[in-house]
Amino acid sequence: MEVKLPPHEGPVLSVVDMHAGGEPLRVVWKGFPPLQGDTLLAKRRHAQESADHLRKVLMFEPRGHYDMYGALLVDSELREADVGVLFVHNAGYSTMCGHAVIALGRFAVDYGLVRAPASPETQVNIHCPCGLVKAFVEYSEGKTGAVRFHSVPAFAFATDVAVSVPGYGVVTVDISYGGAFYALVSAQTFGLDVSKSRTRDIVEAATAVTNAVKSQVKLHHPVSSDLAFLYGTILTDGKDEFTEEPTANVCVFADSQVDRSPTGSGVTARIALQYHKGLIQVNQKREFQSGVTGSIFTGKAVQETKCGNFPAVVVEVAGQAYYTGIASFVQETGDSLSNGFLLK
Ligand SMILES: O=C(O)[C@H]1NCC[C@@H]1O
Repeated sequence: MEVKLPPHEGPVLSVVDMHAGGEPLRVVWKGFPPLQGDTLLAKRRHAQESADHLRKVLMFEPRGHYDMYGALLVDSELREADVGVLFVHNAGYSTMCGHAVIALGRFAVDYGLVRAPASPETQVNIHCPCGLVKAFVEYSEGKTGAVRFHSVPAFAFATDVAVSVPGYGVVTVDISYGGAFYALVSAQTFGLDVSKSRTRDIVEAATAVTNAVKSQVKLHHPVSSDLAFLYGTILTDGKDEFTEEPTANVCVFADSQVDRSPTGSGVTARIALQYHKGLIQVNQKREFQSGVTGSIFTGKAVQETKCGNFPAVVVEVAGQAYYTGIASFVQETGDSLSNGFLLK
């Protein structure tokens, strides 16, 4: 039997599906209408204003689900970029996504977005909304493997910030930037364990913290106001002091969305915070474990730098992504659920 496109109206959205550390990534490589804007951040604004229905078609049920994640490949204005990307999730458009960079590094080499791949590693420059991220993709005998990346300058924004969290009282959090802003707090504060507690309890506490920080703390970023928002809250096991043992966390981002991976941008933010507190040194590699799947990314600070007036670090994160399939998504006339819906 020959598989042909079913009856449909409008664009055919072609995707390659992957995952890194259990977190899905739907790479949208064809069919998305061109986005206008001279810069990637302008294209991100255009997507928010004019193409948001297609984000929902791709992320929501019946084609996706509440915790789906995607990457829209777009042109970059940076000469050194091999690929530009916008990240999409259940509530909108993120500024950084480490698990996606780990997957996109492989994708870019496997699908010919970089010329002449080199062994043992091929560098892929990925322009993310937060800036240029350099991925280094293992490549040997025509096969891609693990990926490490150097993210944009990461910094501790504020430590020991007291916020009033309805249902939980006054909670002290740290706020750190790893391409996106996160509030970080030990799960113990809520009587929870990131590896053993029910996910819904972790989501409830983390979401309450996110809402409290959003309403009580003003964030700013030296490069662009487009980057100055709280993306989520990471509950940790509290093991911030360097040891050879992994430290576990769960990241709850966007609209109560749960990252299955250890969160690449969260690892970046955690290391920047640990470095700021003198708990980890440059080149001390640490393992970070997802509390929900047990998957591991590694991270280390590789260089001191600055972001505006903030003392910052360049962080290297490493992990492995895998392919899970390909698909062409369409919308059929008469389908009242075709634009997407979500179940919590
Ligand atoms: O790995 C990361 O950085 C991302 N995973 C989903 C939420 C974050 O964007």
